[in-house]
Amino acid sequence: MTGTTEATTAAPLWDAPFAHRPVDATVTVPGSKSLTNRYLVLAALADGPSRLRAPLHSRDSALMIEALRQLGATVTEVAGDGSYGPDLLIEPIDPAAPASDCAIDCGLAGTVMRFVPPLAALRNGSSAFDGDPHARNRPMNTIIEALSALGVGISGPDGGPASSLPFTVDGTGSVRGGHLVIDASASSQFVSALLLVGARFSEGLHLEHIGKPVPSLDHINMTIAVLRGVGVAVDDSVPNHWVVSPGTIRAFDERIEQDLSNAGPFLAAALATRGTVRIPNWPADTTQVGDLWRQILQTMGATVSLEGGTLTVTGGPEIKGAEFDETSELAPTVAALCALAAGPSRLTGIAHLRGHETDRLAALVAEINRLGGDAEETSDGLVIRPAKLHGGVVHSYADHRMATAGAILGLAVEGVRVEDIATTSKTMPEFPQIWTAMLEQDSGGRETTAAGH
Ligand SMILES: O=C(O)C1=C[C@@H](OP(=O)(O)O)[C@@H](O)[C@H](O)C1
Ligand SMILES: C=C(OP(=O)(O)O)C(=O)O
Repeated sequence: MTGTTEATTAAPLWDAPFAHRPVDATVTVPGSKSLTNRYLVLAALADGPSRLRAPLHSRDSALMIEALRQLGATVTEVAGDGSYGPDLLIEPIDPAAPASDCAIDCGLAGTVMRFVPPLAALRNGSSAFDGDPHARNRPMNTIIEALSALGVGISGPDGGPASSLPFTVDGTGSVRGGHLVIDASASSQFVSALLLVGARFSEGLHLEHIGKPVPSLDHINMTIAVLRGVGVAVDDSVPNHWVVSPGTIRAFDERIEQDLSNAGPFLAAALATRGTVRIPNWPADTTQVGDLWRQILQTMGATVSLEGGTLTVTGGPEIKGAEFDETSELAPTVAALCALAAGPSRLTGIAHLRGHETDRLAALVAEINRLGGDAEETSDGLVIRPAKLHGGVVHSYADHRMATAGAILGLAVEGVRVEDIATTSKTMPEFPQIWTAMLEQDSGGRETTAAGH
């Protein structure tokens, strides 16, 4: 991947609020992207209508909804009790519908570009996939090769072989399935994508991974838990093998947990300002990787408690440098805190972040160092040493987590301006409002939601 750290400032600059006093706030965030988009895919394949309560409403979920509509599902918004928008009713794709062709915009959503092509293979007709300019750089070869190996027609724009977006899937209405060997070392989403549809393959799926370790294993465990919850039998007893039995995907009525990864920047604000942030409705039992915040933030010097369903994080006198392996999608937020830490930090096991919304390792190094920081890329992560930071522009590279990392730095460093804060709409369109409202809360303040109150 080249050119990913080329910073352009065509987009507007957002003055990141500087915290003049410790934050003391209660915040709730919108629904989980990973859970919303998994349940949307499963609803499109289920044996009847399903309901998602308090789902995420963001660019990535909107792209998923539109993709499913293109493939023949019906998705309707109905009033719910979530703070961040309506519930969703989903009528599944009719497998007997006549063949038709469609075009699917993946935007920059990994869940759409990886999860939807196998679904398109199960329907009758051609589905043309493309996305944002950078989406064409994200690793897609494993899904393309997997579908080819399963006998599904898949081709590039000139009709020849494809290795990345754009490509066209020619579905015939059924996939036989069986034993399939892939290399999922570039993204766990390759595994999740195939497991999500495996029950609908006539012989089910025995997926085997070979190669370097699969990253973001928490996300695969989430996929398996979600599948089991809708009646799909998954055997994951042998490492790097997943066996999905053929069968029905049961229609469901599910409430989506808030996005614990997206809770990260708000919790980080407690450390960056030596204040306190409370998040109510923190799930007691969750498959979200964001539950790791409890350990990560404690290791970095915060006091963390989970009582009565409310997570409370209070920053210590200083942020401690630390070493973390495999922080997955939490890494940009962790890196921002490391840049504010009193000691050195090392993040390992995140080489695959080079294939995320941008090359995140290069982008984090460039932006931390642009503010006077001392960050360095390693073969599989980052080393970040203490340095006195100064104000400046943080470029966001169309990456929601680079933009929120800039906001965290801006709490502690005066004069930080974040390019294109609106890019947070990928998973949290309300980010600037919730962030500002968090900082305006007084001690014991009311909960901050989309409405800012
Ligand atoms: O399945 C999912 O919902 C996700 C899996 C992970 O992808 P990678 O395995 O590519 O890191 C994660 O980083 C991404 O934000 C969401
Ligand atoms: C890697 C991420 O997203 P995606 O689902 O597009 O891969 C992310 O949200 O950090």
